[in-house]
Amino acid sequence: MRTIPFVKAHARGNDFLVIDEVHAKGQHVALAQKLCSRNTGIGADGIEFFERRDDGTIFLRLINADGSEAELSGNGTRCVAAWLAQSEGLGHITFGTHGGDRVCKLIERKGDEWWIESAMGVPRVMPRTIEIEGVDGPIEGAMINVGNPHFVLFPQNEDFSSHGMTWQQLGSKIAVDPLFRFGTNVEFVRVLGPDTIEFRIFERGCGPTTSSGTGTCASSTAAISLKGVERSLTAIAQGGPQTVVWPDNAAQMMLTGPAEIICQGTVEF
Ligand SMILES: N[C@@H](CCC[C@H](N)C(=O)O)C(=O)O
Repeated sequence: MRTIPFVKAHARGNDFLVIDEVHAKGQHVALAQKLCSRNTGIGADGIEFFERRDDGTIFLRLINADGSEAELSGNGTRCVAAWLAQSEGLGHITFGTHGGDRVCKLIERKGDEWWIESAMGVPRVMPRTIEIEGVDGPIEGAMINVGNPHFVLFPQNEDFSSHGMTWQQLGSKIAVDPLFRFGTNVEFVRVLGPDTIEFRIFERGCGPTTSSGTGTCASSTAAISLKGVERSLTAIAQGGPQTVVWPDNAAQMMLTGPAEIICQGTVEF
């Protein structure tokens, strides 16, 4: 048994444990499966392992709750930025991730919330109609890459159901279909107005969640590219809104939202 320090943070309810890489000792998967469990662990959607590099940057490895590794998380990155703002007074941080560099800038503190703008890279869009085993009929949408993979669809129904299934049921099928070699995150998007979308998220590696940074970017990319939504928009998930600005297709997408530190402590592992 050893004692591992952790921080728990969330961004619109999408919650993460933050642990220094020096404590992982190669046990990233086991740590994520144990500590992220809602009933038998601390509970989280994933763990951000951070490693301080000699050049002053910080490298983040994200392990989802089920132990699978993701290229990056938008909200997870912001949670680490919030922690470093709170604990070390840092206001501008470049993070390396397996999905590319992400730069976070502190905008302001409002009570317990740290408001942060993140440069999320240049999204790539591929409109696609897909067929999924066990789903009746083709599904129109888009494969979006924002450092990690997403499939975005536009359900007609107000409750986000589609193809005779709840969004949770349909998401669970799309996320693991062999069509997506490395699995995919799935977002269900409804356009509420010229600059507002609402969406639901079924995440690779943790299932339904209340918010997602990359999911916000993927949903916004699809809404801008395929539905003519404005390039400066509000994207509302169950956990609350975040704002997105995408000046043009070749530019980085800028994501702004809050993150809050919930607690810190140690855990025996
Ligand atoms: N919620 C995150 C995304 C986390 C990674 C995702 N589960 C994956 O496997 O790609 C976000 O805020 O971006």
